[in-house]
Amino acid sequence: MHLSALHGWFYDCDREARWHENYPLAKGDNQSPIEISSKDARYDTCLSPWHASYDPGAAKTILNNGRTCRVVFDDTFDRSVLRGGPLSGAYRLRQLHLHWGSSDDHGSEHVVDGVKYAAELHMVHWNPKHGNFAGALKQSDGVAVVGIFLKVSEIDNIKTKGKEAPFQHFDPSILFPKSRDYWTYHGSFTTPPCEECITWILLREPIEVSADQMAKLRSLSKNGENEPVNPLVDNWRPPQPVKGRIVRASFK
Ligand SMILES: CCc1c(F)c(F)c(S(N)(=O)=O)c(F)c1F
Ligand SMILES: [Zn+2]
Repeated sequence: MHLSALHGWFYDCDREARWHENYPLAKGDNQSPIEISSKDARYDTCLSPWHASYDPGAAKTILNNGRTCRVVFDDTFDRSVLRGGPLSGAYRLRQLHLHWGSSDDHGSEHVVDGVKYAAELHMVHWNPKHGNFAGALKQSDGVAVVGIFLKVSEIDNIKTKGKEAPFQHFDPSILFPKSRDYWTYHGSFTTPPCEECITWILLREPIEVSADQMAKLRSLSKNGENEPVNPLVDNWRPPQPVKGRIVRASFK
């Protein structure tokens, strides 16, 4: 059976360029990620600060799904929510996951003034006014993803060393950088089916992770147990055409 018939999709080499063959939305006008040019971003004084109120008890499990490392949260009620910023209403935290490279000089999906970070953390929230996550995917205001860039520091950053903590009592807001400054634009999932339902909130200030934390991410495998080792690296989509979209900045 031809791979594409399994509706599988892959990141490596030109395969991202073929996603549209099974996922037509991948060629839409509001795709993510994009290149952020800070000089072209428009400072919008109407943008308010965003606020996350997360319940650490909502964290459930951490999973390697062969494409990323994902932590899922209980989103059956307004237990861990994001509000403010470009959003109207409270969006429920559903999951967080990461994208990273095979070396520290690349791995993020969004690129800022030509800079690729070692990794990019996505905190995925959905708008409960659309009933459930599947319904929210079909709405342009259905999903809000907070993107946080990861850069490798020389020193061990104690804050993120806690990533080893049991995820049952894990408050993802410890991952937020000091500054709340952000860029925001309307885009899509960066993986198939690439629905254009996302209000992106990209934090300007990266957080620091240690080299051995990056090594832990790179030690994950795409393959299942007892299968040939296939390192889980380079699970990022390259920047897509901006197509006239405006990126707004919450800062001057
Ligand atoms: C459907 C599950 C899912 C993803 F697979 C995904 F890659 C992203 S992303 N990289 O745009 O943040 C999501 F937001 C998301 F909800
Ligand atoms: Zn993502």
